[in-house]
Amino acid sequence: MQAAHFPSGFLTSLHQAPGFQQDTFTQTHVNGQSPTSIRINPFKAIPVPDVQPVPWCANGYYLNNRPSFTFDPLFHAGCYYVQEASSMFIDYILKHIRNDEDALKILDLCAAPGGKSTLISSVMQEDDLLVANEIIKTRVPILTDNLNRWGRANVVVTNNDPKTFSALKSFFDIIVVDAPCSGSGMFRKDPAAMEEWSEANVTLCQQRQERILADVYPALQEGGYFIYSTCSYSYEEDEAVLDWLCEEFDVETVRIPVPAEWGIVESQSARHQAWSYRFYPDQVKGEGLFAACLRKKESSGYLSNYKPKTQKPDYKEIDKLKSYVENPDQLHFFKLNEDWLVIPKVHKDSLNTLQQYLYIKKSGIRLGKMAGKDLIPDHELALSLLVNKNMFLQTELTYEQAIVYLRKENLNNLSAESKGWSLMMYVGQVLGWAKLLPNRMNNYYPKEIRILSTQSAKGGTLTDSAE
Ligand SMILES: C[S@@+](CC[C@H](N)C(=O)[O-])C[C@H]1O[C@@H](n2cnc3c(N)ncnc32)[C@H](O)[C@@H]1O
Repeated sequence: MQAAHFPSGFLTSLHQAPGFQQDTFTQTHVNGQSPTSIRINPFKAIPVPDVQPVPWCANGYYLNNRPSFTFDPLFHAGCYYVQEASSMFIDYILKHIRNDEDALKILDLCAAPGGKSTLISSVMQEDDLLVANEIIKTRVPILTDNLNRWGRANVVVTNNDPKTFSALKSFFDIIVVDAPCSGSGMFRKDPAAMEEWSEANVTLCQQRQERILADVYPALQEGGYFIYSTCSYSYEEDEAVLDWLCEEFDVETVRIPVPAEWGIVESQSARHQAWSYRFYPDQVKGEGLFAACLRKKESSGYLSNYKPKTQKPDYKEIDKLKSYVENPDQLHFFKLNEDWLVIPKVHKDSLNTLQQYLYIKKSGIRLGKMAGKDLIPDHELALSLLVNKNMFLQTELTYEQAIVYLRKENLNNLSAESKGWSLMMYVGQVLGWAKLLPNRMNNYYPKEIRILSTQSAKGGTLTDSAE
């Protein structure tokens, strides 16, 4: 690829971008390769690969090659997420601003497919709550699937326009806005993205970013933090948006100290000297990213204490359900149509509030339906961190059997000694459910997420390919 393949006006427009070095930047788009990186789920322990760590993220690693993730059962079990390394910087910001004593309500406003949400979910304490929102309905299932795989119960997924959040006055302590942008930071990884770029689109993106921030601003509480990021190098979508925020609202900049050897460019906006962090692919081992953190100084008022009437719970059913989960006394059990769900008790009131305003697509963990005395378990329960494995059969699969299971095909040669609901596992990690019957098994892996690729499985897991 030659420099001339950049969209017209692109390089010139970056001359005002802090830290931009045209020669090396162009060179890396001609010769450079995008590194492959993953982030491990700290709650689903798998051996840490013996590879280079991502310096700004505790669970991030660069792989030496790119394995076929589709054919790695550990990927489907939610043991890791494939994420571009620069994006993992949000981990570093969160650790800098977090005070371990306070329980936090965190909103990830532009969340699909779930890279930042699974990252936030990794650093959350038990009494924190994450609301992961995605405006585009068709992108919600991928977000929900990724968070189901990650397994934590203190997560709610919503499908709302940012302006809906303005009603939730001062509800959140941290709001992450990973804004839709003109996407130049992905040019090296995805050269086709260059075709979409134009100066006019940068302006449109900037207007949309400002609108999103203004819409959600009332939902941030006084003293709370905005984390704003884009994968655009354009000053208009980055530092200029920070200056606009400083002018329109009562916010202050937060400086995050970063070691010089990481290669991150620390920048300040022209008018209000707001601090921010720029990642250029010729200077860091990752793709383009812009990130900043701002603190809100004023209050937007408070939510009323209105509490909706809730249905009287069916205590008999709840007693039966308690045996299927770990630490049941810390959980609030509730029903949606026929399905039973749980969320940590500390979030019961928050969930009631969210339900008044938002269109909720996932709340906590869906356990399943009761059929007589027994539970028909949901896939969410299998992948969650709170499933009581001792209540179910457990079937350990070979690599080949795991792939057949993940394709939702039947494993005819399984010699099951007992019958009933079984957790289907690979190297001790849960993949989903099957019902074992005397002569066969019923595969309950959700068809929407089964492996569709017709290629033959290329054996190996993350740990093999990292070596
Ligand atoms: C950069 S992507 C988010 C990536 C995600 N945070 C992650 O780490 O996986 C931006 C998201 O914003 C959503 N989006 C598009 N237009 C939007 C709008 N007007 N308001 C809010 N979100 C929007 C897109 O659907 C997309 O999912």
